Amino acid sequence: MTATKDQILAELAKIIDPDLGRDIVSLGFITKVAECDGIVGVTINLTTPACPVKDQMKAKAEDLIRALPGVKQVNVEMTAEVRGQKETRPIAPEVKHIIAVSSGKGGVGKSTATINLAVALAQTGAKVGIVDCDVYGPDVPMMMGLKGEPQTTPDRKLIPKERHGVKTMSIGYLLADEKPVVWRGPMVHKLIEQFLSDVEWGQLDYLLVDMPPGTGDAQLSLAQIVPLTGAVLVTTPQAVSTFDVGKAIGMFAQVGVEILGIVENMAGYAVEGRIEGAGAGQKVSIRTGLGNLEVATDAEGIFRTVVDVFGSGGAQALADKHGFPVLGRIPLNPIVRLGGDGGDPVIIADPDALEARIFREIAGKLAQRVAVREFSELPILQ
Ligand SMILES: Nc1ncnc2c1ncn2[C@@H]1O[C@H](COP(=O)(O)OP(=O)(O)OP(=O)(O)O)[C@@H](O)[C@H]1O
Repeated sequence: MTATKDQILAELAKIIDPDLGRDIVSLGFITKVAECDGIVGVTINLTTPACPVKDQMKAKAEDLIRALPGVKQVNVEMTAEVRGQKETRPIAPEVKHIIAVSSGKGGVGKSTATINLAVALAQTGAKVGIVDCDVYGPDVPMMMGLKGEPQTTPDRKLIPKERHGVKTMSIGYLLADEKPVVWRGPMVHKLIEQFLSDVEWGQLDYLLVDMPPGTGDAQLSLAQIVPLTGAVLVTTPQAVSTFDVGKAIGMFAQVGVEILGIVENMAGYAVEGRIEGAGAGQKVSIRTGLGNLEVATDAEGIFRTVVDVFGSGGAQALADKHGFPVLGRIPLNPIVRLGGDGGDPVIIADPDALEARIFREIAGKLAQRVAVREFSELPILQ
């Protein structure tokens, strides 16, 4: 006796997508079930290639099907297809999700976050682009190691410049170096419109928009020009930055843009050292400028602590107040800056670094949030 398709589907229906809270059969994730002489082939099509529980789901499906009578071999293939926005959008219709990356205050690491998240999403297999609308400091070209004027198609559309698997368009490609430009509101509006409609983006799963800092015209323009999937906020932990982000939250609420989550950057500086010959428990006093920190060595004489240079807990407080998640906290570390300055973001230059790992986790959480938003209006199948 061999397992029937119905039996296989009944087993797969025991797998619940943790974010959507429903089983993967009723969600329509099973795109293929085949059985022949005890060999079972199944394809599970997830909502994003960046799904953090992909491997667990695959293992669970294999275990469940293997336990059915007559099954000798199981092949579970995991695929992914980012489901698009429900709104039909005349501008950039081939782009499934447009996500603003915004900060209340300048210099908090908005461009750094945009680039590392975009590369992290692309590394999972998603099609990703970045629009750099930060007219006051278009850092994307330098941080992505790209420069020069973009080429155009025969119908005069700009061709995005591509590196690390991410398509980019930046005002920085179009401005002569060092030449100051005074940007007025209508000019910024026009630029955003052009970057969305006159650039040959092709099919994209996620287009991240690096916004100018602040809560001004640019954010309003973007929300008016295209329906956004949502916004990601970047802040440093201290009160003045989180205060400015509070204003950004109010502005996005006014124009009906959902906050997908907040990234706390420069969240503590990791201090680590070793005292030659010391065993466990030797006390070390570290002078930090925020007072002395007392730590103790471990068995190898190593001590570690985090200095909260910019304070702590600001993002969590905002998240608790407004009901969106903290997507992650990136420590302050020169390797993040060096990656940005050198054109190879830390996620490429130092993929095993803690900061790179955190950026990958944040990208996974962001993709999940987008998928949940997309599925939130699905009818419940019984
Ligand atoms: N976690 C970090 N650790 C160390 N340096 C960082 C970190 N995050 C960002 N930086 C550095 O801080 C500087 C400002 O970052 P970035 O340009 O990303 O900020 P921004 O918010 O986009 O700024 P702007 O307001 O100019 O657009 C850059 O030199 C960047 O490399």
